[in-house]
Parts: sequence; C-alpha cells; structure tokens
Amino acid sequence: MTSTRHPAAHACCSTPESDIDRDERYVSLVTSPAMFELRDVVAGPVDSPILRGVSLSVPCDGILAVAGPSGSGKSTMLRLLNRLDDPLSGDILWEGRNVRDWDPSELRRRVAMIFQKAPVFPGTVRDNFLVADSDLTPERAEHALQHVGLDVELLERAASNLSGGEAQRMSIARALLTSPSVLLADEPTASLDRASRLTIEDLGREIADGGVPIVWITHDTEQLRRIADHVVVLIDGEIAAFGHLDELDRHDDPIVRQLVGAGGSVE
Ligand SMILES: Nc1ncnc2c1ncn2[C@@H]1O[C@H](COP(=O)(O)OP(=O)(O)OP(=O)(O)O)[C@@H](O)[C@H]1O
Repeated sequence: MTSTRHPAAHACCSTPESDIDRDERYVSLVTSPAMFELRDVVAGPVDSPILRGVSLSVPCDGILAVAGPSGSGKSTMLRLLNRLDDPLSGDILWEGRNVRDWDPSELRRRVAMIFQKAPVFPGTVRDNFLVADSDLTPERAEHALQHVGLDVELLERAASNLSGGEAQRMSIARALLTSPSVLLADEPTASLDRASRLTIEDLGREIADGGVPIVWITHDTEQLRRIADHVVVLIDGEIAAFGHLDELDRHDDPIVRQLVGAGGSVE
C-alpha cells in the first residue's frame, strides 16, 4: 500500500504555532488551515488496536469525506473527535487544545455528531429539540425545522412517526441547535433512499458553506464525489491517502483510486 505523507505546512485556524509539535508524520493539506490535529493516534482494544498511528490535520472548512473499506477504522476515528472514545496513545487537539482538556459536554455541544440511524428521543419533534436547547423559543424551533427543509407542522408530530429521511433531517436540526463549530457525520445517509440521500447531501453542503465544516464518513463513492472538498482514505487502521479528489484520482495505489471512485483507474 502506498501512503501519502505530506509535511505540515501551515498553522491551525486558532492554534498557536508554538503549541504544535510539528512531526513529519503529519498529514496535512497545504492550502487549508486545520481544525483537528491527530498525532500518532492508536485506538481500539489494547490487544488489537484498530487505528495504528494516525496523524492527520483536519481542514477547518468544507466537507472532509472519510473513505475506506469496512472495518478500516473510520467510525473509530470519528468517535475520538468528540471523546465518545479515547485513544490508547497519541493526542487529539481541537482548536489547538487537547480534547481531554475540554469539558466533555462543552466539547460535544461544539463538536456535534449525527449517525447512520438518527437517534429519536421519546415525544414530539419539539421535545427532541428541547433536549438540545432547553430554552428553545417557538420561533427558534420553527426556524430549526425550516432550516432543514421540514414543515413547521412536524413540530408537534411524534418523532417516532417520522420517515427515515425526516428523522435524519430532524437530528441534523437538533444538532445545529447547539450551535456547533463542526459536525461529525457517520454514514448519515446509508439507510436512506436516493432522494433523501440527495436532500441530506444538499443540506450538508449548505451547512458547510455556512461555516460549519463536516467530517463525513461515506461508503458511497458517488456520494463521496458529490460532497467531498477533501478526502482521507483509511485502510487497515492507517491513512493511505489524503488530499483533494483530483489528487487522489491519480494516486499510485489502485485501491485508493477505487475507494474514491476514480473512473476506470482500477487495475
Ligand atoms: N470496542 C471494540 N472492541 C473490539 N473491536 C472493535 C471495537 N470497536 C470496533 N471494533 C472493530 O474494529 C474494526 C473497525 O471498526 P470501525 O467501526 O471503526 O470501522 P469502519 O471503518 O467504520 O467500518 P464500517 O465501514 O463497516 O462501519 C471492526 O472490525 C470492528 O468490528
């Protein structure tokens, strides 16, 4: 397997340069500042780590698509970013500060996450929104629904009665109610039909363009090509490639090219 290893070439969005112990194993995009820094991260069970020394600078704009075969460690990596799990070794910095030093609830409010199957809490859609914002005003609740393209009448609907696509949009609206700085998305459209997938993709683009970057795991190469501003490819717990899609389309490793859906390049 060929690995792409770029030297770090810039400071993070709000990270003092002195706070970063630069390491030639960093993988970094030259043109974008970084939001998360992963430094030689090992994670998973002690006896069989899943991530095996991942170093990565996550750009602080647009959509970073995370691709890789099943079991390569994509979800494991994402769950470290808002401390749903902790690494066995290595460090993860967010905005220049180790995630272990953030208050966990503050971190999770600012680093929001959505999942393949949207978690639905008991009660109405409004009740679900109140979980995220206990001071929710009627106007904010309506705006939250409109923002994700749902009818305001759904506010009083039992959340358990929403369709899969509606539930995912509700979960995105709920996540946005905490005014996050970044959104983590773990295969958010994997169980949706094509129309709902495209709706969520459009919403993701709007959110990212509105200033909330997204780290988005996807298995769907067509989706990856529609959404990705940057791509990281994980294979067997290591970073196999990182960069813009057009760079990865020309990657030495045919498996990388296949994973990013490069047309006709798999040997
Ligand atoms: N807590 C755990 N204990 C043991 N094994 C685990 C644990 N969590 C995940 N695994 C295993 O680690 C591997 C990587 O899991 P992970 O969910 O990160 O992969 P993934 O790339 O997101 O896969 P997929 O695309 O199928 O969702 C899988 O084989 C999984 O079964």
